[in-house]
Amino acid sequence: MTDTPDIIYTKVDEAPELARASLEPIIRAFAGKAGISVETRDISVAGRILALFPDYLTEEQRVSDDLAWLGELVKTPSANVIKLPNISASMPQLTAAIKELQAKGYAIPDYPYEPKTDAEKEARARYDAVKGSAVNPVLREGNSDRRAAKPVKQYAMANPHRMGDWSKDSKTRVASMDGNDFFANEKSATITAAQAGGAKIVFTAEDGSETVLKSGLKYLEGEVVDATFMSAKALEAFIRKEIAAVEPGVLFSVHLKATMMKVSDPILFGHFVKVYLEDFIAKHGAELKAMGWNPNSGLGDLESKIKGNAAFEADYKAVMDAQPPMYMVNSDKGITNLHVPSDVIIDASMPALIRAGGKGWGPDGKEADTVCCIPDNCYAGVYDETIEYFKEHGKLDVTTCGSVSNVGLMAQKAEEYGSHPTTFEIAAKGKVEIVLDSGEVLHSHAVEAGDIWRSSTAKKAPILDWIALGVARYKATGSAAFWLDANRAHDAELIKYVEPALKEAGVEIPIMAPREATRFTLETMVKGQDCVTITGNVLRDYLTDLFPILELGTSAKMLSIVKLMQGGGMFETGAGGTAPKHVQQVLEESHLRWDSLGEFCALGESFSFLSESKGNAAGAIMGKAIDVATQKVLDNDDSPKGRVGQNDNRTSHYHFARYWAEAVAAQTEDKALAEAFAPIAKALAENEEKILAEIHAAEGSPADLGGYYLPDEAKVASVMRPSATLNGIIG
Ligand SMILES: NC(=O)C1=CN([C@@H]2O[C@H](COP(=O)(O)OP(=O)(O)OC[C@H]3O[C@@H](n4cnc5c(N)ncnc54)[C@H](OP(=O)(O)O)[C@@H]3O)[C@@H](O)[C@H]2O)C=CC1
Ligand SMILES: O=C(O)CCC(=O)C(=O)O
Ligand SMILES: [Mg+2]
Repeated sequence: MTDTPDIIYTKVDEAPELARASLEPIIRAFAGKAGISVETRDISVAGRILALFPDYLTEEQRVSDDLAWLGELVKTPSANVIKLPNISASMPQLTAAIKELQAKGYAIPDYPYEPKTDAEKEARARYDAVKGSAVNPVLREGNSDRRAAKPVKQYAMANPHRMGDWSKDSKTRVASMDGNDFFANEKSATITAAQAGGAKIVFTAEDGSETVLKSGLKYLEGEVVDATFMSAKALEAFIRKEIAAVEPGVLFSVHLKATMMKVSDPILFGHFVKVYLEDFIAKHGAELKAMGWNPNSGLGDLESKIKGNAAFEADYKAVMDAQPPMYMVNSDKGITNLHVPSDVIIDASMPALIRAGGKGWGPDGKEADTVCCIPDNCYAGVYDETIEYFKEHGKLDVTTCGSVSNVGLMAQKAEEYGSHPTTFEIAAKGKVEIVLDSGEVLHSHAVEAGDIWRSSTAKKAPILDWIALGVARYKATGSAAFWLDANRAHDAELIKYVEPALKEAGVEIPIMAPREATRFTLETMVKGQDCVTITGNVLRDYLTDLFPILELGTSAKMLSIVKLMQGGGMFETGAGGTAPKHVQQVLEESHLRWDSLGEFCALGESFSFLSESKGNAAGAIMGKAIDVATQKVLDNDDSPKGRVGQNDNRTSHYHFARYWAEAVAAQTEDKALAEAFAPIAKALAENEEKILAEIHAAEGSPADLGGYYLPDEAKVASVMRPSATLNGIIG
């Protein structure tokens, strides 16, 4: 990795990509003046697809495999990456991207749903490497430290967002299985020196015939290896029971993470679709299958397949009407909770519902109490306890509550979020075993057809790094807990690492099961005290949306630092996603309400890190100036708002650029740098009215981006950089 640029900025999709088109030219120009190089690497869905199919493309169409390059970079000390949220593509998103690329003249194959030939199998494997959460696990070679920067928290306390009221007799609740789920069936072991080495996963049918589900596994000494499964029969019985138990006026909903848990959760989602539509499928199952419909793809796909078939449509409507009303993703557009698996994103949906006072949106466009099915018990208790807490105490007072930050075990594909290659839908009754090269059976489970079996692991070095990071953040914050359940197999293995490490560090941090830790954290924060949640990978994801969405109104403003294990740094923006709704608004009226505060925070950290890691003095000055600018954007309320004519993403970038330039011009450590920025600061200030007028003039009518997954660069630039005056000053 010679000649690595000082800072890498990632090109992504949807709203953060539009924001990049406006912000990155400013960053590049300013950094250039300080002798700091900034380059872009493409991790968009389209970019990732094209990188994997060079043999289908012309010479001019070929692109480099930037994700692979970045995957190597993050394993080196010279990594300094600003990572914006990227799409974890569901099937509907992946197929839409393929279609768009084909229409634009890229001769890539269709997605082979049922690959038969070797070429189809090969193409399928390539596409599956793009599907779901395919970027984050590759780049996250470090553990996660997510918190709100001080000014961000202070702003939220002074400008409280809207919170729904909680009523003591709210019928909103979490429903989970009685057992036979991933939680109950989990087995876990820490690999000894004698056990370290190769392993395979073997399915043995009742007749004794063996199928190797996965070979070539390698376990290191100290690695925690889990195996578990969820019974399909028990899952369907649970869903049936919960649908029947929904009281009148209450909505039915399911909350999973089909993007991140890309193998298991679309299957779980499919079971919900199957049971909800049981009568319809019983009547038309064979024809639906012939139409190529699979419950895992959801009601959206079903509706498009039966469109125009009056008999089917009538039966479908009758069945839908007979079931309890569903919680909606978009009630205006008739998009239900069971339409598209990628819309079922628990870390976004549950906090939004809790922030609203336990209310979801129903098909009638009105808010209502909601039964929230979270089938597995590993983490459901967190949401259940939060809901119970607010029922008892009423809504959170965001003007006084403390700040909840997170240290998450994430490095090297830790835990469930690294389990895609070792998750299987079981074909028949039998047993699944992890067999070590020595012949020793590490874990064994009796399973039935349809059960979802999976194995997750966490390596020793990341575990120790995570504990150390947790201790450091605890010392800086004053209150913390390890969210580990001594009664869960995996957590019990981790506790064996945590207890001695805490003793050695001489600190006492409580270890609590997730439900208990939820209450502890809520009680600490309502007292106005800050608190660190030290968690595994899944709770890292869930809690860094839950608490920020309650405290700050959104997780977009989080500072998200990944201290890479090999010494580099990755600075993620926010804790949420790519806000597809924001793109819709741009297409309709050229107003982008995406808030780049996450990018500003990450940028400041990245420049400061440059000074620490490479002794780059200009980096330190630029980083400090960014912090000043970020504070000013908040103080002056320059952040984007929702409507045309108000501040938007582009006007916020103008203000940020101006404050940044002013802060560099005002500092006295580096005279030459101050002089270089003085005229820029002056020009930006003098032209404020003109620049803002040019940006606002471009609003109110539809925008043409020339595509969705592969937009036209020039068109995006003209939408996102409409001020000739600003562009001239930035140069
Ligand atoms: N780190 C990563 O790489 C992540 C990627 N994703 C991916 O993102 C996509 C969309 O996920 P989804 O669950 O809809 O979640 P999002 O976080 O994209 O959107 C949920 C809502 O949060 C608000 N929001 C999010 N970011 C911002 C921001 N910067 N400024 C203002 N508001 C913001 C918006 O609310 P409003 O509409 O009210 O303005 C938005 O509609 C998926 O493809 C998913 O895979 C998801 C999570 C993390
Ligand atoms: O990679 C993904 O799919 C989502 C990541 C995510 O939600 C997070 O890290 O908070
Ligand atoms: Mg998340």
